[in-house]
Amino acid sequence: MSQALYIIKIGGNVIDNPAACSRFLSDFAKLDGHKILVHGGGKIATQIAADLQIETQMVEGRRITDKPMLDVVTMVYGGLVNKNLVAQLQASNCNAIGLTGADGGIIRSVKRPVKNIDYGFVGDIEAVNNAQIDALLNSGLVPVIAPLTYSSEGLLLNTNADTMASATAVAMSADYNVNLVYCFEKKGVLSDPEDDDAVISTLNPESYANYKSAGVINKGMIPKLDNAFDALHHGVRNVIICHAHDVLASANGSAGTLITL
Ligand SMILES: Nc1ncnc2c1ncn2[C@@H]1O[C@H](COP(=O)(O)OP(=O)(O)O)[C@@H](O)[C@H]1O
Ligand SMILES: CC(=O)N[C@@H](CCC(=O)OP(=O)(O)O)C(=O)O
Repeated sequence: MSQALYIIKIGGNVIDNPAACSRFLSDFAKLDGHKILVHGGGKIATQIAADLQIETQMVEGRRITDKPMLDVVTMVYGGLVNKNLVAQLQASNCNAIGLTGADGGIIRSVKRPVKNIDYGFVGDIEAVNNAQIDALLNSGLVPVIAPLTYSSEGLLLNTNADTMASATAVAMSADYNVNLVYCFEKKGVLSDPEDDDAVISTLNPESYANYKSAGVINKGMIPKLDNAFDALHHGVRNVIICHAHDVLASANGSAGTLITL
């Protein structure tokens, strides 16, 4: 029986809220066993880009990333956000190591080909170096992964954090029983967007399709759920979507929305 591994993804709305973020990090630090944190930070990147008079354009949840925006996201995700998370985890006795996908060659991607839309410096993941990540885990480190990847041409590419988490979970499933947990600012996937307590306890592809066509599940939740189902189809043991405050409860299955096939 393989060992358990928790891959937790934390979104930009939580990172942008210092109290919520520090509560999440102290809970994450308490999670037993092997674990990886994948973080976003889209909201902070948008704010800092605006401060620099750089306009943000999103298409289907993906940021159009020209060169000035690539510089912003590199500084924000790879520097500001990643290193602050690592410092706070270290203070909670969690031996975190901050990495982009380029560090240790852990996540390689290809620059998204231009079809109808030119996304610019955005990466589609090609390979996750699970042996390298495994070596980090086995040396007692907790990888904290920023949403940037590298290409074989030496480009640094902006990459959606939900997809980074799902691709990492799939690759690590070769050696571990992987639990993938998407943490955000709501208690789970909601059946009524106006009611924060209307948490759907279990979501399968059929109920997902129904909620989506009724317009109840929309915006950023669609790519998140597509990544969640993709992970389950490729060997990930468990996928949960829950509030960042419930990360410990989600580990024993008592919070959030369980995604099933
Ligand atoms: N049915 C739903 N239940 C919960 N959230 C939903 C739902 N439909 C759409 N959303 C939206 O999806 C968002 C989460 O996606 P996203 O913004 O990409 O999160 P993150 O930044 O955490 O990755 C929520 O903030 C919410 O506005
Ligand atoms: C290509 C692309 O869209 N990358 C994302 C990476 C950050 C992210 O995913 O952040 P959240 O999890 O906070 O949304 C972006 O720049 O917004």
